[in-house]
Amino acid sequence: MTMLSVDNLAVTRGGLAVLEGLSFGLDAGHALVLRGPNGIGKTTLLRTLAGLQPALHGSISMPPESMAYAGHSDGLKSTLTVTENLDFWASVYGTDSIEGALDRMNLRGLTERPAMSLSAGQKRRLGLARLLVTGRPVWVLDEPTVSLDAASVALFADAVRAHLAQGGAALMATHIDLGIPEAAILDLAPFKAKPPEQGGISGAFDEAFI
Ligand SMILES: Nc1ncnc2c1ncn2[C@@H]1O[C@H](COP(=O)(O)OP(=O)(O)OP(=O)(O)O)[C@@H](O)[C@H]1O
Repeated sequence: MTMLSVDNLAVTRGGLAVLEGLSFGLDAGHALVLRGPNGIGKTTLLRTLAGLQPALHGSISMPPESMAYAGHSDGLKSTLTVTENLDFWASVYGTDSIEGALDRMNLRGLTERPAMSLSAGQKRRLGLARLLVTGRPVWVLDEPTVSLDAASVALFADAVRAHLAQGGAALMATHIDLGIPEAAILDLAPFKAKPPEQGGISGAFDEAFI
């Protein structure tokens, strides 16, 4: 079953096209890793897919309320404890248990700690645990392993694999090897938008008088 379908998509940042002509699908049980150098437009694409900014053109289709997005900001409530943060998200998404997420992201020893007192990697683990309590099938993740040590990257990879085995899907931008060899790779370099033509503005200006 196709969970996410992108057709001839163009995305923009700061009013300029960044990527264009992008088409791909993501099926249940599959992971896709976005690759490309700094500034190519990975974050812009993921934000567009998450509905945080409009596409320039093209289409994005997925079942309603199927996506859980984790961007660069952790989205944590800093004064709430680890348990309270996850309980909050479980209530927002209408899921019933945070126990599996606490175990899977190795947060058992931290449950009563306010989020603001966690280390960067611990915060990241809590942010990823949030994905698990959303119950949403399509994970859209922007550099999910930033701040994670090798053991936590492995925990994350296990969580993604378990998610895929349950019929979920994951789209992830990353610069590192996640240790998920079954994930397909999408290199964004061929989709880099062409810079505007020299004189394009005056051309458009001329056209206005034709
Ligand atoms: N707020 C902004 N306003 C205008 N342009 C921006 C803004 N943020 C990013 N850009 C530009 O948009 C382009 C795409 O940036 P984006 O963050 O999507 O790239 P990325 O592939 O995620 O990069 P990285 O690997 O460094 O995270 C870059 O050229 C960047 O300079």
